[in-house]
Amino acid sequence: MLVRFTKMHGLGNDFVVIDLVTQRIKITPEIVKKLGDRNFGVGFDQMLLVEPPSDPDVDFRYRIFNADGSEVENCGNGARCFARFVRDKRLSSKDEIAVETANGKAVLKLREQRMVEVDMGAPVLEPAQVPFVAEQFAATYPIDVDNQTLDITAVSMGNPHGVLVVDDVDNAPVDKLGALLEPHERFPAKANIGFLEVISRREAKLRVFERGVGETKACGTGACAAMVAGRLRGLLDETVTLHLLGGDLEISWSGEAHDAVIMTGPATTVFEGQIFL
Ligand SMILES: N[C@@H](CCC[C@H](N)C(=O)O)C(=O)O
Repeated sequence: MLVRFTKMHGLGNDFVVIDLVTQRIKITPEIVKKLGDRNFGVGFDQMLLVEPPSDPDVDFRYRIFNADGSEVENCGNGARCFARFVRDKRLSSKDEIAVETANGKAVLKLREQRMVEVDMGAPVLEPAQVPFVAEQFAATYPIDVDNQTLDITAVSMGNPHGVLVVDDVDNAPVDKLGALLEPHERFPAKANIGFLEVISRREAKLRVFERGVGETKACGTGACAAMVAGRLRGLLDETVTLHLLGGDLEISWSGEAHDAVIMTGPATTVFEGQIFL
């Protein structure tokens, strides 16, 4: 069967987006892995599926798979591309698009100059819900890795994140520590690992080793998790520009546990394709 797809990216975090509203096909983890291969397939960090909603109060169901075939709860850069995709394909004419994810509902707002704002929901800090192995909540937890003890913040933005604060992110051992911490026993569902360098109270740099992918050019949920970690540690103000390898995101969070983290950034279409499945 010939399947239409769109290649998109959010700051270089790249996606294959498939419209399952007008195309009737079943996407399995094996298909995701095959298409995700950068040598033998199309190549992407995540595949995003646009599906009809099961809940009448939302516009679409938004499903996400990592390139290794695992289905995940949330993807921030993908959410912005999802909004752009459904508008460009005329699947919706709304400026505010409500979606359901494996993690709950989210509203995606199309802004001027092709920017998209996403209410990413409130961070989850209770260790058991991240999930992270710890007796009780703390802003940072000591964690043993690579013969050293580091301070990590554990936070869920729908998906699990660990955030380390480093002095020099350009030279941080992202691949080595990321590969050791992603499957660490204290993260029972594995985790995305962020490396945050604070430049000032309103500006920081971030690299993320993503669960199921490896280091990516940008991670939207990782940026929100890093903001939460920076605020919990008293290092950042309420609105911050985060410089990721692929470009900048603006992230806001009041610091109140029940308030949502707001992410604003671009969404870019690269090309349209068709492939036999
Ligand atoms: N790139 C994403 C996150 C995708 C999912 C992540 N790798 C996970 O396994 O949780 C983003 O922009 O948030």
